[in-house]
Amino acid sequence: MNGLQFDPDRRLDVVAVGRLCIDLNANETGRPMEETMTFTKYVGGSPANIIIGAARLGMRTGFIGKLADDQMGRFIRSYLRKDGIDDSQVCVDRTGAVTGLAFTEIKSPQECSILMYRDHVADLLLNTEEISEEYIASSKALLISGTALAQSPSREAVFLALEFARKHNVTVFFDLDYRPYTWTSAAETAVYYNLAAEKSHCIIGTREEFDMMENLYNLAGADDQATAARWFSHQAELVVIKHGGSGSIGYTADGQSHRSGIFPAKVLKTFGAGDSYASAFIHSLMSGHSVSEAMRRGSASASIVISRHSCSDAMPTLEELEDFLRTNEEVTAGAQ
Ligand SMILES: Nc1ncnc2c1ncn2[C@@H]1O[C@H](COP(=O)(O)OP(=O)(O)O)[C@@H](O)[C@H]1O
Ligand SMILES: O=C(O)C[C@@H](O)[C@H](O)C(=O)COP(=O)(O)O
Repeated sequence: MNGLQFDPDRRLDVVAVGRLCIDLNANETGRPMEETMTFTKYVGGSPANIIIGAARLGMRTGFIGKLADDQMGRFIRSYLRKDGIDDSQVCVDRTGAVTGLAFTEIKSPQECSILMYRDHVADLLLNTEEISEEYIASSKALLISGTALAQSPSREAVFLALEFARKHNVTVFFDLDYRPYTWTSAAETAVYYNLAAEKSHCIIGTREEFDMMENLYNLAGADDQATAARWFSHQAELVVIKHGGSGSIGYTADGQSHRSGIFPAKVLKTFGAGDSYASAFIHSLMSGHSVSEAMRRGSASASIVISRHSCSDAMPTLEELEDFLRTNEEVTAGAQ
């Protein structure tokens, strides 16, 4: 049992709140950014990638966010529409803010990094007046990601969305998505991450992300079980701790633990692993699979995406995912 409840009478399966950005992924791999001359443009931003993945798997999806009033913003909106994602709550900034950009460097399959341009970005200008209670109440689940907590007014907008979710029994997934460069102080980061985690039913993050949340309280270095246990006295029913190529481990409030290995991949780049994992994981849980099976499907989706060039565009359809699961074997990895 995973303890998560999904009201079957809702119009939408999952709605994400947060950033809609652009990824510019290096075309020439195996070299540093200084020597990279061309990049391919994709929709990016962790919650955008997750919702695109969820839509590809057949979920009824929507997005709450703010786009820049520019060519990039219009490209993002048309991409969401193409994938059948409801964009009625995606508003447009009129103050001259810009679209966030993430340039990626692919030096080797193991050495990937991201150079982000995030000054005066539209996504962080989402405000409380742009959060519709009715819209949140129309969804089974709400997905939040930590980066939207980095600044006001987006921070308050997310907390209002969390409050509406609580009021209307909407299940909250929190993908930690910690990007250090969007934050200014370690204490501020940890405080807001912890406050949002207290209001979430399912928390998904890497070991390093949980360490960041625990540092302030002198708890960092805890084992995974202790990390998960902290959240079960709040709203959480399920905590997933990811360990990259060593797999992941999930804990449920009933005291069970669930381990997932990985599907060996011909890795092109490592980013996108977490987002693809989250989309297939959420889809599987909502489809009635067990936590272990949802983690297995998350790992399979991650394996597909890290072998492709993009994050968003690479997200598998349900047919592709099922086909991959039929023809590939999960291997045990080293997560505790
Ligand atoms: N090298 C790899 N080979 C196969 N699967 C991987 C690899 N790295 C990550 N994954 C899969 O992606 C999941 C998420 O990866 P991780 O790197 O922990 O997340 P994030 O991208 O959020 O940092 C892992 O739990 C695993 O299933
Ligand atoms: O989240 C961003 O703004 C950038 C993403 O689109 C990006 O490509 C990425 O880093 C994916 O994150 P991950 O799935 O956590 O590796």
